Amino acid sequence: MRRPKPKCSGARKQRRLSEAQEIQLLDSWIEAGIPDPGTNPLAISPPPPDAPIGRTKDGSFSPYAGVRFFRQLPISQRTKDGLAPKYVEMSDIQRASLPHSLCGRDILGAAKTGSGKTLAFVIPVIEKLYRARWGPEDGVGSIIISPTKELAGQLFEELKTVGKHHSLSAGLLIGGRKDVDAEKERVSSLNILVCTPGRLLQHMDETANFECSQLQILVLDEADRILDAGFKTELDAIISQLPKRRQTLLFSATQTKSVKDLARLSLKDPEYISVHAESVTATPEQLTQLAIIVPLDQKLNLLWSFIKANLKSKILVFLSSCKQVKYVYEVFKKLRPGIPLKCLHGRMKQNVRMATYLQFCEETSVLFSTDVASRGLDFSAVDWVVQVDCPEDIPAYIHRVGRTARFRNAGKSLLFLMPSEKEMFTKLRAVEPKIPIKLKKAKEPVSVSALLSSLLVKFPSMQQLAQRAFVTYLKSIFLQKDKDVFDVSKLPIEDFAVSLGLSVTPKLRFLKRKSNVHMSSTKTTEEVEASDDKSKVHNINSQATVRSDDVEDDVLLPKESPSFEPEGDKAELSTRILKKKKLKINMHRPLGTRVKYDDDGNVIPPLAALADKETGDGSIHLGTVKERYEKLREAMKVRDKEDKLLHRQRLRDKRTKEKLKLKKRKEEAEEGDTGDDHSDSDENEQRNPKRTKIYFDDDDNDEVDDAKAAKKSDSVTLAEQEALALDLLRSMHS
Ligand SMILES: Nc1ncnc2c1ncn2[C@@H]1O[C@H](COP(=O)(O)OP(=O)(O)OP(=O)(O)O)[C@@H](O)[C@H]1O
Repeated sequence: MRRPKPKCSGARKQRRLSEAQEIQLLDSWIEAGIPDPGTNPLAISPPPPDAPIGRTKDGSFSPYAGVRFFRQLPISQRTKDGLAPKYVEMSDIQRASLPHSLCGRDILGAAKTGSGKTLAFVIPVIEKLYRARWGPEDGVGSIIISPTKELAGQLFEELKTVGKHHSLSAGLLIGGRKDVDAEKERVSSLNILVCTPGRLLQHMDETANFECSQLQILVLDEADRILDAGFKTELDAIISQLPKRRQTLLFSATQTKSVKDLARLSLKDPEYISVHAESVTATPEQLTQLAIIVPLDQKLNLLWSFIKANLKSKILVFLSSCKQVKYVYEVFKKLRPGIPLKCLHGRMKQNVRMATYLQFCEETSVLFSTDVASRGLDFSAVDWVVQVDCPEDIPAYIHRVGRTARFRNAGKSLLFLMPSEKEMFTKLRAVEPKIPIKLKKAKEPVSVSALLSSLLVKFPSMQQLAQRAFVTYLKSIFLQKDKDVFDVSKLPIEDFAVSLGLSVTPKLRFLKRKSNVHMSSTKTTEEVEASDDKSKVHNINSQATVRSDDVEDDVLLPKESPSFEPEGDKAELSTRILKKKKLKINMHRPLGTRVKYDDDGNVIPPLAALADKETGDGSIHLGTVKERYEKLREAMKVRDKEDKLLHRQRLRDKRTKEKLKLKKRKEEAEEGDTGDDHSDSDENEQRNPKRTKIYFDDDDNDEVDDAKAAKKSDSVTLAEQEALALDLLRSMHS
């Protein structure tokens, strides 16, 4: 008698397939199902909820027409198991991009904040390596780069969730972690790296045997951010060490389309998938956006009143520098508003930062943060995003408000604008697609200035915090690029100091030195990153940029520029150091005469030595002092000139050496490029004496160095030596 076959679901059937069978099936399914390049699968939609896969409404064949759920995708059962039960139905960006990315195309994906871009790249990363049967011996198969440590951590968690049934290995490489040595030992055997650019480059520079020549898929999350000037040097150095033949996925809510940027990444016919391009608004529809005009000296009062009025809400507050974050957090904590307060900025230790991020995800509280939290972070259920300091541009605004109203949830945002920043409101209203922001009138806030000033008296350490907050805020305005919006001269500076509780307005030296300021656009764009990794790269790039994510306020200033020395103690300290340095220079550069001793062993001053040489008896003929001084001066000039020439020659030699090195490397790399697949790893190895400083080779920088060196020897040596000689003359007179 025939036994009836047990009924089983499609999923179970698939589970019975061996890995090899499943991969074969997926490959053929993907191959058969590749839509025409350029076809946006959403264009065929919306499919009816029960549409069978492969049939559109009109009955014609289109493999993705009916796909709405993850389970309908040609992805492994292990990934489906990782997605369920949390993720069932795809979001727009997932539905639009996955068919393309799964079949290996390069993607430029743009979709509103909180719309699910993370899964849109995590799934193809896992699937690509799974289908290639990637194992520990294959090394790094995928790199996911994020601009900040917290975001990298978050992506890593998502990767772990979705990939938990796979046997791939993954690692989180971010700066600030102490176990670098342990990391170095493991990193080469990891299959997927989630990292910040600095730490990845640190491994490329320092870790023996670390190489990425087999890389299959590269992802840049917050791609426009990573491609901007702030990360340029790191990214270029990283890209130069990756194989050109790879899949590249770029995702962001504010995507770049710059041909130059894309050329840097060698994208091949990328699909530009912008699912919300047709949308009426650039921000989530469920987001209510308000702006309020508030004078600078009323900002803290208004913020305090706002917090007191919303004690049951989870509030994320953006300030422009970490010193402001510190100050506002510290004083408000002392004033006890009745809701837990937290702060997040790039100067905090990595473990504290991570803990704060996690706590804020869990707890109804107020988080004061710099832009380190503005991109990508998925704090759950934030009720309000309050921007106390105006964002530097529209993308920054979009990312900040995007921390609320995520994935179909509602949220509210409030932007404080000073009267001088009204232009920002006009700009926000003018963009296409629109930002539906409304202007609201502020109620009379409760004043906390008096309380703050008594706090500063009681806690003198706060005084310093307040001063620093004051100075860095004004500097940040001063250094902003958009002068239509940011104008430090229009601000009520004295009132601002009072509002922070300061009894004396700190000096603003940078305003006086305005004329000396060279404000390159890269320096003012954003702050930094990822103090990320205190890797060499940052020193090398001291010229380069001011980035935002992690090192904000210090970054507001070009650190190498003496015209931006901080106020107060630090300024004094640095002046002292400068003086010392000058003296040192002089000590190493004597006056161009041999040191002579008299019979008692005392040093004979140079002029006296000169006189001795001329008269033979050590006596000085006052009538000839001027003449001798002139001679000495001439001698010094000649010596100075020689020094300069020598220094320049040294620089030139150094540059030539660097150039030769680079040329050799390029030639080797080109030779490698023409080789077959098998030579890939060799190619990379050669290309990678890598790890040496390709980024040193910057003619412009060298010129700057030359000029600086020349200037230094002019201004320091000659002038000081003249002064010293005069002093000597005078002392001899007397
Ligand atoms: N298909 C889905 N079903 C249910 N929830 C989802 C889905 N996709 C994503 N989510 C959830 O939506 C939230 C936002 O997702 P994600 O962080 O990927 O957004 P994003 O587009 O990357 O945002 P941002 O632009 O701010 O980086 C997350 O909590 C995520 O778990």
